[in-house]
Amino acid sequence: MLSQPASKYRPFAPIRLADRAWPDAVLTRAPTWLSTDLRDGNQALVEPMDASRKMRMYEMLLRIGFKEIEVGFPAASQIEYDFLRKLIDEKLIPDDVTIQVMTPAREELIARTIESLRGAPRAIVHVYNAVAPAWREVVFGMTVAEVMELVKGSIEQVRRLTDAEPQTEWTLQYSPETFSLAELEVSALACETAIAAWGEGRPIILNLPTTVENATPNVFADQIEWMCRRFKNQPGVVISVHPHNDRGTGTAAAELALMAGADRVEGCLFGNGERTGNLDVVNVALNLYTQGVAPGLDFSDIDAVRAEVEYCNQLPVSPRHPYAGDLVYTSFSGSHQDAIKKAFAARRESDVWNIPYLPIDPKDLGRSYEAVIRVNSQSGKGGISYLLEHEYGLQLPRRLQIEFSQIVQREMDVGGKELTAQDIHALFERAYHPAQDSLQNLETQATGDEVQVRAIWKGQAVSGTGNGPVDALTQAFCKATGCQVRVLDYHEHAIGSGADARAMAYVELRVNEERTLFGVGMHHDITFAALYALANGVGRAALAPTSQYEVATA
Ligand SMILES: CC(=O)SCCNC(=O)CCNC(=O)[C@H](O)C(C)(C)COP(=O)(O)OP(=O)(O)OC[C@H]1O[C@@H](n2cnc3c(N)ncnc32)[C@H](O)[C@@H]1OP(=O)(O)O
Ligand SMILES: CC(C)C(=O)C(=O)O
Repeated sequence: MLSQPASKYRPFAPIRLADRAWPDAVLTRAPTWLSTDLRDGNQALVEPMDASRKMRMYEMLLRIGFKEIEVGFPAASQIEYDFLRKLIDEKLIPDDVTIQVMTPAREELIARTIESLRGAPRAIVHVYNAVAPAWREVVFGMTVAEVMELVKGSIEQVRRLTDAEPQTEWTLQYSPETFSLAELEVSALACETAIAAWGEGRPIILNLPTTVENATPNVFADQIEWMCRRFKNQPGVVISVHPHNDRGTGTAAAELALMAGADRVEGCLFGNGERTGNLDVVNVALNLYTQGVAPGLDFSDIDAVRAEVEYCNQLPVSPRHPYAGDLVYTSFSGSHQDAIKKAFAARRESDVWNIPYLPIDPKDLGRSYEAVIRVNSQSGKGGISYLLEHEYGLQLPRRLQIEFSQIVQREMDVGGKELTAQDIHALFERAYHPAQDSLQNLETQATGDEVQVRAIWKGQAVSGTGNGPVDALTQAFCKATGCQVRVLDYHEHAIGSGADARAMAYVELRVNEERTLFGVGMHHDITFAALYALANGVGRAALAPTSQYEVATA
């Protein structure tokens, strides 16, 4: 790389737009969407779609709800031409959908394109030619006046040919290609030339691309506001934008352009397209959705859409891709997990969505909460206990969460890998043996204010009396082990329901006033669950005083 890049690269000149209004605009409705997956997306594929992939993509675009679809470049190849003919001949275009096709401003290609549309109920003919200086000079070798002649001649030809097919409802789309790199006055002149050649007042879409994204998105917004001031109120004119993503700001460019007055957005699903891709329509649509604006496109099964796009394009969608990637609703890090867990616990169904780190409810897109929290060495107690609660119904009390997370952390330090909910549950069972039958011949008997407990524990008869069963068994253990055992805290909850319902009990014990640890018990009977929890806790303390599973507290 150069130490002085200014010797090779020039910054884009800002637009001197007085009183720009777009920074204060708020988006309150969805634009008209045009999918160019079958054209701009397709032309950028290593292997362009065959007829069957094209049809699958087309059918999916209809299911999503696109009302305008650029179905191809019929003069480019027989596959493209035949696909278009199939849609028309087999009447596969719904009444509320308009197809669009593209052609360069070249006579023979325009003729072939209009011919390919014969019999279509409605169609948008999309003519483009580059207008920026480098293209004028290097690609076409034309002056501005010659470029305008090209526009005029091409659009007049389109008009002549389409006038001869009155059974079709025609709209012209004119794209001054390379708009964002061109002088605004030249782009405007090209658009005025196109409008005049097509006929003032007839339906025309002025489609303004960042063919190659070259500046910060605010510059594009200025360019769009400038064009809107000039053209938006003219009869028949729709202002459309077609952002690419070379600087990684295609979404921002589209959103700011909408704020600046654009009515329509062209793009591809998940941002497929030339180089770094076209604007990702899913991204813009779902950004609107998270602001409470209905996008008019249905992504309620986003994984199915992604799978179909990956099949048709033969390209993967990144695990980090906004809204659709495998990992985008997943938190590994402890503080994120903690916040998500607390917010889910506090949330009522009717609440406005306000879950930290989750800008959208994954369920709205057909994703489950299962993958929201995953545990690795960056995780903490919040994530671990979230998984145990969501997958196994275990509601660990806070201090047990702390104790158990250290056990998990040690396991992670050894393995260094992610632990699934299943792994964590297995570890919990190994550490606490909640279902262990640690007391045999257990009997409790209440006399007046007192309860007596008798049992066989580790082959030895134990018995004690107290003000309740837990207190009585605690006394029994003190006698049997010679240790001092105190119950500091006790929690219980049910898991499951009906005949399968079981009680979970968690007791926090203080042993010999020097160690604190938990015991966990599970039983159909709530009292037995509590007594098992106590026995399991004492067992952990007595059997494995230096065990890795025991946590000494000061
Ligand atoms: C930004 C965009 O996405 S624009 C869309 C681009 N998409 C595609 O190109 C996909 C389909 N394209 C094709 O199949 C072919 O390129 C065709 C059929 C259109 C043309 O093929 P060819 O005639 O072999 O020409 P080629 O591909 O080399 O195109 C370059 C020629 O077209 C001219 N040209 C390029 N764009 C345009 C345009 N918009 N209007 C008029 N002429 C154009 C070039 O100046 C060049 O002309 P020259 O040969 O006289 O120097
Ligand atoms: C709108 C057309 C010409 C296009 O694909 C582009 O400029 O990127």
